Amino acid sequence: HRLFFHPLRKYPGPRLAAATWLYRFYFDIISQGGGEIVTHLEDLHEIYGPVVRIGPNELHFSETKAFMDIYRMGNGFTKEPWFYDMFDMQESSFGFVDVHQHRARRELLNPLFNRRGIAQLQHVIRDEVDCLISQLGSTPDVPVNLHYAFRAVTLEIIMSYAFGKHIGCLDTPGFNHQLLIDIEGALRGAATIKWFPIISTVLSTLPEAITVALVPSMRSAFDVRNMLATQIDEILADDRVLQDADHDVVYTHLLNPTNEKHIRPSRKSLLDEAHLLIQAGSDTVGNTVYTGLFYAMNDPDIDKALRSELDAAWKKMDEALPLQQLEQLPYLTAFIKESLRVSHGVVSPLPRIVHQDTVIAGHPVPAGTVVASGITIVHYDPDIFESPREFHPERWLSTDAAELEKFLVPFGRGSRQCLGLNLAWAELYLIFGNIFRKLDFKMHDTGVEDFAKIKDYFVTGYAGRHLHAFVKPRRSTL
Ligand code: HEM
Repeated sequence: HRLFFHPLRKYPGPRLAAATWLYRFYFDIISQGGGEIVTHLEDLHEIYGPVVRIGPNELHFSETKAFMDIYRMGNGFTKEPWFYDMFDMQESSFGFVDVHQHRARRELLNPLFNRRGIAQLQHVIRDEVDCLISQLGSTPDVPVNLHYAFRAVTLEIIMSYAFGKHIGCLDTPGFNHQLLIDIEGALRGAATIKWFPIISTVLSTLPEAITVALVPSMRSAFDVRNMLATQIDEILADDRVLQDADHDVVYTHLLNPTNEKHIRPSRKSLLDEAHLLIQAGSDTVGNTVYTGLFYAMNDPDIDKALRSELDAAWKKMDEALPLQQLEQLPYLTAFIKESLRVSHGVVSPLPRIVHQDTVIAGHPVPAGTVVASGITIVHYDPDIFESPREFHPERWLSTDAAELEKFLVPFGRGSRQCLGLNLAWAELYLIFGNIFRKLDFKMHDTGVEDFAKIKDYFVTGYAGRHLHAFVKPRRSTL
């Protein structure tokens, strides 16, 4: 039926992919250790053209125009539950499929994450960045694993910003906190849960001690879960604790709806939202910093341009430079945009269900089809970005740069665009600004080949070794 009678039968693609999901499974899990679908899709589009039938009921598109159509505000497409269920956060802003539930949750969360909210709480971000800088500069003779260093700071920022809590990753020598190691493993394993959701169902019914005995790497995840659950229970028992907190946290807004349309979230929904924010807010920003710094270390001109701009604007290194002033720096801003472009944010093509017959970039698509296109498609489009695989902050300073802006889509597009983009931008300004103003890096035992191949772990992964560097405080202040 799938090959000869299905409404997608005329679309090109491997016969096996049209017949069975096992084709997709192979590239998700088996081929080269998994995470290969994004690379494989590039090959498939070379062979079959701009639309490929990648599963019995799914089309993938390789044109930027298609990306813009699929993730357009108001087109009525919804998230595909099978894919999103792997995160097991169905009752969060990210997990809701229902349009009304999703909108209500976004409205509740917006005040904490809009530009005004971020500007007011920038000191919370800065405190964590200060810890990062002093930790990074404290062991000049030992190479630092920067993968963990930047995950540590972004995790602590979201913990502190959204929950008023800390995990302790920035205090762990070498940033080797067990949670960071386990998160990395869990990301690689997330696709397994997508294909075998029964694993997650079974584990969730077992007592914690048995689950940890079976899967020891879940210990740290349980610790965080328990910490979040305890905080939620304390607040639900008596929400006056929120008034005693140093600053607004996510529950200040979730539990005090100002609009009568908004219902108070259940305990399960609060826990889902908390988990989601931690995951969405840490690896993504961490990876952007990691990638940007790698390219700066590889190109002395970029490094010099960043440092001279910062040195001129930031005379006294021991006084903080406010976010608003960092935002005015053109080269730093161009560098952040290029870091976001080249690191992509999320690499998995994000699947949406089409509910009525439609046309995507000129291709008719029947109702019920799952459609997707990757952020990598846009960011690597040579018709938009010249030499797209190369890192050139200058492209964002050219006369036609304004035209490029709408094709910078690391945060996605449309109604499901990232909730945390203002927070992410603020973190990127503060982290990059501080590290280039205050620290010197010398790469150690890492090369271009380590960053050459992208892996699809939903967020971007690299197939090579972690970036290591010797880091020391900068001697020259001007
Ligand atoms: C460079 C940093 C970041 C990048 C590149 C990024 C990227 C994205 C992308 C592409 C999506 C859409 C996912 C989808 O449709 O499945 C998304 C959604 C989301 N992100 Fe981010 N993100 C970043 C940082 C953050 C931060 C710091 C937070 C913390 C608040 C956050 C919270 C969220 C949430 C809650 C959603 C779900 C939005 C919804 O469905 O309405 N993100 N992000």
